[in-house]
Amino acid sequence: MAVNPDLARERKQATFDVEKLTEFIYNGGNIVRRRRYLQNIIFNDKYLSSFKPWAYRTREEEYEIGLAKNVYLNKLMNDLNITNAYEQFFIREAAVSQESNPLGLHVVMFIPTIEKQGTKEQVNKWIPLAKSYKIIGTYAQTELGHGTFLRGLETTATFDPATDEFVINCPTLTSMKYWPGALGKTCNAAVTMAQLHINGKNYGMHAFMTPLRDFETHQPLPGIVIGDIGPKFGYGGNDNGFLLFKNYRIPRDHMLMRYAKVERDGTYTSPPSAKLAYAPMIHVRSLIVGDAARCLAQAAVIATRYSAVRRQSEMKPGEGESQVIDYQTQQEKLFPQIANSYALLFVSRYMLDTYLNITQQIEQGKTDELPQLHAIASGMKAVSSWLASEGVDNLRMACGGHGYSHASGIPKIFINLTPACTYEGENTVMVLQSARYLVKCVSMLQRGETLPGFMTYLSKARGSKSPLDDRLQFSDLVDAYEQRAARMVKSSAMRLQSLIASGKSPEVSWNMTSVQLTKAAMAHVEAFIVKTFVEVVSTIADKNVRAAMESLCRLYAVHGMNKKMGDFLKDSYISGAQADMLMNKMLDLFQEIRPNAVALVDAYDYHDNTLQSCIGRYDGKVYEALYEYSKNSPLNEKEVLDSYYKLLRPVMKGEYSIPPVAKL
Ligand SMILES: Cc1cc2nc3c(=O)[nH]c(=O)nc-3n(C[C@H](O)[C@H](O)[C@H](O)COP(=O)(O)OP(=O)(O)OC[C@H]3O[C@@H](n4cnc5c(N)ncnc54)[C@H](O)[C@@H]3O)c2cc1C
Repeated sequence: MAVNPDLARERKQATFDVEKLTEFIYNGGNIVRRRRYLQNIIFNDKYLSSFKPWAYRTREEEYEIGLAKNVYLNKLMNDLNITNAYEQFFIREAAVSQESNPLGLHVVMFIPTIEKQGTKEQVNKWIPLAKSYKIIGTYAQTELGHGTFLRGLETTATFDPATDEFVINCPTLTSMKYWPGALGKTCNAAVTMAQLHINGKNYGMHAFMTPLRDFETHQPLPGIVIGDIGPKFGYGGNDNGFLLFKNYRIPRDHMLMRYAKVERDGTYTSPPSAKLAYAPMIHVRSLIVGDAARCLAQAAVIATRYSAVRRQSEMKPGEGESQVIDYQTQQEKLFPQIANSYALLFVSRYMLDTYLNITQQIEQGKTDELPQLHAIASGMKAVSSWLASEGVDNLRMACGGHGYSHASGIPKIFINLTPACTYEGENTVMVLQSARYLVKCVSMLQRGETLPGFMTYLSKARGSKSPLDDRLQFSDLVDAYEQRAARMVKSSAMRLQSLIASGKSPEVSWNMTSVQLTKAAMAHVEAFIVKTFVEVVSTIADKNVRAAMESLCRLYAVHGMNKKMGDFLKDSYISGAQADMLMNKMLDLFQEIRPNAVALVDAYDYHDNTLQSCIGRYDGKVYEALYEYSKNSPLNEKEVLDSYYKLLRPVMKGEYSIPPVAKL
């Protein structure tokens, strides 16, 4: 393949073997080869490549094509007997990159919720139907009036002992379910969250399996009002929906009763531990972190390759135009984002592994580890989606004008990624959830109790000055982050405690500390990321790959410190002189990383068909691709459009009159 000479030179100057890093990213050469094999099947598939490009689809087409592709993929994976979750992910990554999937929530939320919260009988009854797509479900929790505040949700499920049924009802406009994915037109069922009422007593939120549409005709069932909520910022392929229950009846055995139970006579048994609800959340949140990493990585590939190809202005007059990647300010836009993408990737992998390890313990009723992990998962979900959203948009702007075009592929990544700041727990609320646990840990410390796992950093004895010097030792970087987090966590807990001591209620005191608490919780998460990044990099066997990743890991830590230097300076643990050193070292790291920039993003091994970017192509033929993209704009199908005759020409001729509305 003929490659743009700048990109070819970039690849030659890398100090490590890209393939070895790719193998590390994907957990081994066998998986890399299998991923390529599977993705090639997709790239060569005639049906999947027959659709018009995403940017030219109407909302209705986006939905229908999303459905067509995903129905096809399900059959293909079935035919090829691809059951492994990673392999299924590789297929989707290739086939529907950054396109929303109307059948996604069915797999990610509906099936797992029934599997985890249903009794054996319920699982045996519904899961085979769900897996064969006879039942297609969603997860209906959020309402028009409430999302975050679960106790504020108004949909009720009232037990009727006379008929042994629950009556599901939305008593107000605001209690209408609103936002659930695939609810609008795709689903015929939902796991619905509703307030359980028995004999006039409210037992709180519980999950109910609610059929919504006739399994044959797909018509809404009596008592169900349902539809699509309309166009959104993105997610056109997903029919997020609204749903009203009007005295809708389901049999008692449709409540998911693995933990909480309602007997025939209305006797209620509460679940053994509220902590059990954490496990599925941890799983979904670690997937969100992985998704944030993937989106940021894809945008970084595009912007870095483009910055190596793009030449603009002369750094030294007469020496020809420079690659924009050589401007230090451009490096500041690109390299920290490459570092962030790797940091998030490694943390998501760690979280998923930890979740899988503790799943067995949970099954045996051991839930000690859950609060700590839940706190980190909530905070990580927020920090990762914020970091990646901000990063992707910065990378878009780093591509100048072309970044704004859908031809770059970056806007599509952004609109697909950024809802992750809101769904599955609004980010600020998530960070505050994490803070609640941290405050508890401070109280434990005050009572002289031992803190679990990673939390021990809160009680670690340190000198008054950081030993960090220009060698940027990893242990010193981790220590600086931990000290900053410990100080911020403790000082926000102190403020909270002193407000309570002054006579304010805990709730008011909490609100009066919440800005500080969010910053403390984010500092906690950032310390966790640095620590995990360092640990993962130390496991890389190949010394050249490890050296390149060590530079990136240092940049992650140093850039983060420079960005929030005030936090680190506040207690003088880091001195002014160390702060100056860190700025200089960050600029040195840019130079160290510069020869490897393209190789570091190439290692992600994203195929051009996945990136769908004219400017992030592997061969660097950016301008040819942009011209081709523009020629194919539907507006160019005719040389002179009808609108010219209807609107422009009359103006030009001084004959303009307002055209009839219906004809516009
Ligand atoms: C693309 C997309 C897909 C979705 N899919 C689903 C789905 O499949 N199923 C489903 O049930 N829902 C779904 N949702 C809804 C989503 O889960 C909620 O929007 C989300 O939980 C946030 O809740 P909210 O909209 O009520 O925001 P609000 O809670 O109303 O947030 C508004 C503001 O108030 C602040 N705020 C709220 N409470 C507090 C507090 N206690 N302390 C401090 N600040 C606070 C928030 O930080 C935010 O700034 C989806 C949403 C989107 C955008």
